[in-house]
Order: sequence, then structure tokens, then C-alpha cells
Amino acid sequence: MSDSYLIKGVSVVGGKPTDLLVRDGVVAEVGPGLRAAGAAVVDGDGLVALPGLVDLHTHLREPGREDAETVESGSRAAALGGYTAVCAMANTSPVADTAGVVEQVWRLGREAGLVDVQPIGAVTVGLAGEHLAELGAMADSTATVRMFSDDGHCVADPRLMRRALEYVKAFGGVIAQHAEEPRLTEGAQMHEGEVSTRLGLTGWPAVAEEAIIARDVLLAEHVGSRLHVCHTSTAGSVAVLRHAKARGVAVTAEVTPHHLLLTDELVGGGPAGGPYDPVYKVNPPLRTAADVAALRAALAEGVIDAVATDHAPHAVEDKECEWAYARPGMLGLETALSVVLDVLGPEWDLIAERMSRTPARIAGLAEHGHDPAPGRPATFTLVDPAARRRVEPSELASRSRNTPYAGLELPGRIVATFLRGEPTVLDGKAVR
Ligand SMILES: NC(=O)N[C@@H](CC(=O)O)C(=O)O
Ligand SMILES: [Zn+2]
Ligand SMILES: [Zn+2]
Repeated sequence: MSDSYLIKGVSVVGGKPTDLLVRDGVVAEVGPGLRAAGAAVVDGDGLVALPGLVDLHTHLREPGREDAETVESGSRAAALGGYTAVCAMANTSPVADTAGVVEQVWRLGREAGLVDVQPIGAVTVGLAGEHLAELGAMADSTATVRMFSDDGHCVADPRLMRRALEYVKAFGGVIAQHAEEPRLTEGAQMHEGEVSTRLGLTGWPAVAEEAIIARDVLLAEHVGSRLHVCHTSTAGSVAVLRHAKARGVAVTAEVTPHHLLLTDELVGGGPAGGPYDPVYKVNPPLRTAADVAALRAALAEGVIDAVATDHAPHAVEDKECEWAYARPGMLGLETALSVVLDVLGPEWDLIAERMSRTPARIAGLAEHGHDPAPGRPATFTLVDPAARRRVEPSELASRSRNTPYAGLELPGRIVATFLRGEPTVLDGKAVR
């Protein structure tokens, strides 16, 4: 593989076409009409260069469910989706609640070498919500964990949540909360509303999310610590976040691509078939069109800071079964940019902000989230916004197939991704 690349005629984050010279891992020069003997030339005509995307919320399933995803297969899916860094959730088996497990995940990410894999540590031992995990040991480990989450479960005990928020202040950490009051979602199968009533499924009310976010922003304010809200899904949650931010609370929030595009109506029957298709089962559940509209507006405005995929691969037997027995979760890495492009349109600066710069800052990933500019790490992705693609589950790099977008035509295609000057994707294909 070449060690320098000349990308000709590319638009950097929507600007006028220019050339990018990549050498020794960094962007060496930016400007029109560049020449470089020996450099591999990439035709950037019609392409947009974005800072490499950063996912705050990825389930890689290793260790424990390597049949559904591995660090390597998930890293490949991420690179193909334009990502250069992913934060790996802790709900593996064993749980990532010790320095040993987070170091293992970090090392597997390095070995795969396709994206930077930043492990997230569990807040409580075994995600059981009873005792704080060894947060300090995970922070001090090779994986230098700064974000902690019991995702999949809510840290429901307010005293434990308070102590976790207090603890991570010492090293500038953040608690990422899966906001779900468990007493309000017992047996829940989908969003509580008209559709759940019609289908006869137990509802997951919006207030179960909103009540926890309200409590947690107050706790974060009280102890002067940082809170991050995972997969925000309701208009009411947006209202709580807006209020907290106006008060100066150190809270950030993410939204998933699926909550920006899909609604609970799909549970009653999607484009591909009849009702109760578990591909639409996810936590938090798909909500209403009014929620979708509020989430889109909040993302544009900045009340929601980032798009995060919540890429949640599941094996066929856990997904292609009766609705009630299916695991919640959807794939996201390989379709996220296309969905966001569909939702926001070609607002490149906004897309760079919500999918790269801000998530890099939230996760504390200093090498990520920088627009390609001289002296910066050559860590970026090239998008063809004119291309349209039909999502074909069998063509995905993920080991799982549970995409809710099968058969759907979406705008945009990732042509190439570079991580510190090395291509991880070229001509739309992973380099390994
Ligand atoms: N989102 C989901 O529906 N599932 C996630 C867990 C989670 O993000 O809560 C999973 O691990 O499968
Ligand atoms: Zn969650
Ligand atoms: Zn998750």
C-alpha cells in the first residue's frame, strides 16, 4: 500500500473543490492543483470529505456473542460507514466492568486496526445496579476509559447514580445513562400509545425515559458532574434537556438514526410485510411522528448534541422469532450517514458537527473530530452524496442482518475512509 495519497478535486465539508495530500499519517497540504510524485491518486470529483465519524454508542458483542459481531467485524462495518472511532458498550459477556476486560477490547480493536475502538466501562458490577464497578482502575488502564454506562440497563438507584457521577469527576469522566425507569416498563414491548393499544402490546411510556433524564440532570447539577443521555427518543426528553442546558447543566445527549426516521406505526406493518416484525423492536422503542419531528429539530438546534448509532447486532435466532421473545436492537453503523443525509439534507457542517466533532469531544478522543487541514491527522471519510443505494442485508459487513432499512433506497455512499493516513476503505470496499 502507498504511504502517500493525493485526493483530487474533493470538497472539504461542503467547500469548493480542492486537493488533499496525505503523507506520513497527516494531511500534509490542502489546495488546488497539488502534485506529489509517487502518491497514489484518488479521484475526489463530486465527493465530500468529512472528519472521520465518531460513534458514541456501538455494541460490538465481543467477548461473549462473537456469533452476532466481533470487534473486527464491527470495526469493518464502522469503517464502511465512514467511522474512524467507535465507543464500545460494556454489556458484553463477561461485562466490561474491570480493567482486564476493557483492556482486552481495546487490544482487539488495535489488532483489527480499522477504527479506534474506545471501550466504555460498566457503571456497576455485572450491570446489576448494586455496586459501583472499579471505575478508577478502568480509567487508569491502557484503555483509559472516560465514559461509563450500564447501557441495556438503567442505573435506576438514585444514590448509586449520584456516587457514579461524583466518582468520575476526579478524572474528567462522564456517565452515559440508558434512561428507563424500570418500574414503568415492566413487560413493555413497544411505545405506549395508539398503536400499542391497537396491537395489544404492553406499552413503554415516554415518561419512563423523561423521568430518569429529569432526575439525572438534577443529580448532575447537584454534584457538578457530567451526564450523557443515550438514545434520546421523545419530545418530552427534548424539553427536559432544553431546560437543563438553559440552566447550565453539564449534560450532552445523543439520538439514533432510527429514532430520526422510523415510527411506531411500523410495528403494525412495514414496507416489507405484516405486523409484529421484530426487526422494528428496539430500546427505547420507535416513537411517534411528533417525537421524530421534535428530535430532528433538537438535533439541528443543538439541544441534542450528537448522532450515535446504538448499533445492536443480534443473531438470527434472537431476532427472527416471535415479537415477545425477540431481543431489542438494530444495526446502524453501515447506514447511519445515509439516514442522517436523508433526514438533514446536505448540511455538511452540521453533519460534521453532530457525527464527528462533538462526539469526539464528548468521548475525549483528541485525535478525532478534526476537519482535514494541514498538520491534522489524516483521519477522514469521503462521501459520494449523489449516489443512492438500496440496503441489502446480505451485503453488510456486520455478522448480523437485523437492519430495519432492508430494501430501502437511501442517499449517499462512503467511497473511502482514512485512519491516520492509512485507508481502511477504498473504492467502497474495506481494505481488509
Ligand atoms: N438498543 C437496544 O435495543 N439494545 C441494546 C441495548 C441498549 O442500547 O439499550 C443491545 O445491547 O442490544
Ligand atoms: Zn440503551
Ligand atoms: Zn445500546
